[in-house]
Amino acid sequence: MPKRPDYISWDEYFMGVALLSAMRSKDPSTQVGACIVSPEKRIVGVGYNGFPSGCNDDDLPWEREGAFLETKYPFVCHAELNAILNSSGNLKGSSLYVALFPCNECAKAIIQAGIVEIVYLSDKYADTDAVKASKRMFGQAQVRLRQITPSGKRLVIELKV
Ligand SMILES: Nc1ccn([C@H]2C[C@H](O)[C@@H](COP(=O)(O)O)O2)c(=O)n1
Ligand SMILES: [Zn+2]
Repeated sequence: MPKRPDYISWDEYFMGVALLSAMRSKDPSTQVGACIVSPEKRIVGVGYNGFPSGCNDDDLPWEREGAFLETKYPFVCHAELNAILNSSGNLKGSSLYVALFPCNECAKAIIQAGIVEIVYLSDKYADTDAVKASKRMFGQAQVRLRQITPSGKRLVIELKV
């Protein structure tokens, strides 16, 4: 019997894991997931945006606007940082799949961890200083940037066999 022809590609698989991880996020406006992949194509870390462990999801604010301390921004841990912190072992030479282009704070951690490639879907915050700084650092550190064109393909997961 020939092999099944309609299996998903590596990019679809790893971005799919990143998008599935994003579904764990409690952020009401933007859910981001990240998946770190070793040079041997093993998943070595996953994460999504959320408040740090032990911090109450219901006590901290999810607002986007208002006084800084009344918004989510000082408290939320980004998907990329969580994926690095959740990872097991050495990330040198690995690739990071993430739905949304990394900010400058995550870029520092990504570079220091030895990640050499960012594969992303959206760059919707490209005009922000955070993303401009991030791209400047990635350029200097020779981190490869690869945007996947959304194919619109639907990866359906049914919780049954
Ligand atoms: N690369 C990124 C960018 C953003 N996030 C997180 C941080 C927030 O929880 C949310 C963005 O919220 P918005 O300003 O769009 O309401 O996404 C991340 O994890 N990774
Ligand atoms: Zn970030």
